[in-house]
Amino acid sequence: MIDKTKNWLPKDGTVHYYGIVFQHQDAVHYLERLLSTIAWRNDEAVMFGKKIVTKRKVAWYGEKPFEYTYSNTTKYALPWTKELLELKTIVEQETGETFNSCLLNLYHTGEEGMAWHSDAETDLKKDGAIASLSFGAERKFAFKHKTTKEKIELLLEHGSLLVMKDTTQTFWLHRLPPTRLINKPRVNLTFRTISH
Ligand SMILES: O=C(O)CCC(=O)C(=O)O
Ligand SMILES: [Fe+2]
Repeated sequence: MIDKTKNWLPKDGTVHYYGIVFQHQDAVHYLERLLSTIAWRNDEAVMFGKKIVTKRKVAWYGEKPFEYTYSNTTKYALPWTKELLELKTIVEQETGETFNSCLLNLYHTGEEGMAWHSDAETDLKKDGAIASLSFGAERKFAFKHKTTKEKIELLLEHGSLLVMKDTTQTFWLHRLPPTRLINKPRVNLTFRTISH
């Protein structure tokens, strides 16, 4: 059995891995529904002063049309879909936290990932919990301490839930490393709290 109360970080933050929180058939259902109903679009980012379009797709939903700046581009949150509201309710019940927005990422294959970063956008509630649901291909996820460079790695399974909270974003970076070994899609949802 997985210990949901274990803190995967040795210091300066809190990461809980709840493991798989959906029955297999429900996870398959949500993966299909998310792939077909979410308004996926390619993310634009500014790197070294140049505008690049990422292969990974993204979408941004919330309870209000929040303006959200991510990778130097501004987006307006779309209204919750039926599935997103169901998932938000499940995540809120599991974690005891509340959320008002969700950033979704679609990685078509293992060659798409996300580089080291922390989720510390100005409108994000400081030290608020971020709940991360994963569907589809199982991928590695890593944390690196900003000063000591300590590394922690875990596997995000199909239908699993991970929570990052407290000072995690202040002291740790995280990333989704690319891999050539996976050729199936993965959808990730990070439920967040935008403060206004
Ligand atoms: O895909 C993931 O598991 C992580 C996504 C992430 O870190 C983000 O959207 O900020
Ligand atoms: Fe992140």
